[in-house]
Amino acid sequence: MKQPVLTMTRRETFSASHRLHNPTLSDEENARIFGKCNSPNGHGHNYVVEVTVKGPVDEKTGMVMDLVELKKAVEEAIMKPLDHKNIDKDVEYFRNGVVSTTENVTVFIWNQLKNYTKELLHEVKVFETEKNIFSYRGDIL
Ligand SMILES: Nc1nc2c(c(=O)[nH]1)N=C([C@H](O)[C@H](O)COP(=O)(O)OP(=O)(O)OP(=O)(O)O)CN2
Ligand SMILES: [Zn+2]
Repeated sequence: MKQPVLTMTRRETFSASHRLHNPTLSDEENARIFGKCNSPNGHGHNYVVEVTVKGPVDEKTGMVMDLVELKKAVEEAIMKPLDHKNIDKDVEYFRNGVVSTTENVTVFIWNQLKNYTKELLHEVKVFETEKNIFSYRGDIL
C-alpha cells in the first residue's frame, strides 16, 4: 500500500576551529587564495548543522525514523569528531590534506552520517555563520 513520504530534520550546533590551508601549495599561494582565513593560528566558528532524513511513514511505528536513533547518529557522526576540536589537526580526514572549507566539512558529515542513516539520509545543511550556508544531498559529478 502507498505511504506518505516525509522529511524529518534534526538541528545541532558544534564549535570548532580551523585554518584554510592547502599543504601542497606554497605559503604565498595559500595566502593569496585563502587570505585572512589562512592566518597561521586559525579561527573558529559556531557551526549549525541540519540533518534531514526522508522516507515513508512506517505503518507500525508511525515514524520516518526514530528521533532517538537520529539523535544518536548526530552525536556519533558529528558531535564526537567535531565539537570543540581543531578540524585540521584532530580529524583524520582533514589531517590528510583535505582543506577544511565548509564544503568539505559538509561532505565529511554526510559520509559519517551515511553509516547510521543509510538510504534515509536526504540532506546535510551546514551554517558556517548566519550568512554562509552549505548543503549536500550526496550528488557527485
Ligand atoms: N567557498 C568557501 N569560501 C570560504 C570558506 C568556505 O568554507 N567555503 N571559508 C572561509 C573562512 O573560513 C571564513 O569562515 C569566512 O569568513 P568571513 O568572510 O569572515 O565570514 P562572514 O561571512 O561571517 O564575514 P562577514 O564579514 O560578516 O560577511 C572563507 N571563504
Ligand atoms: Zn572559517
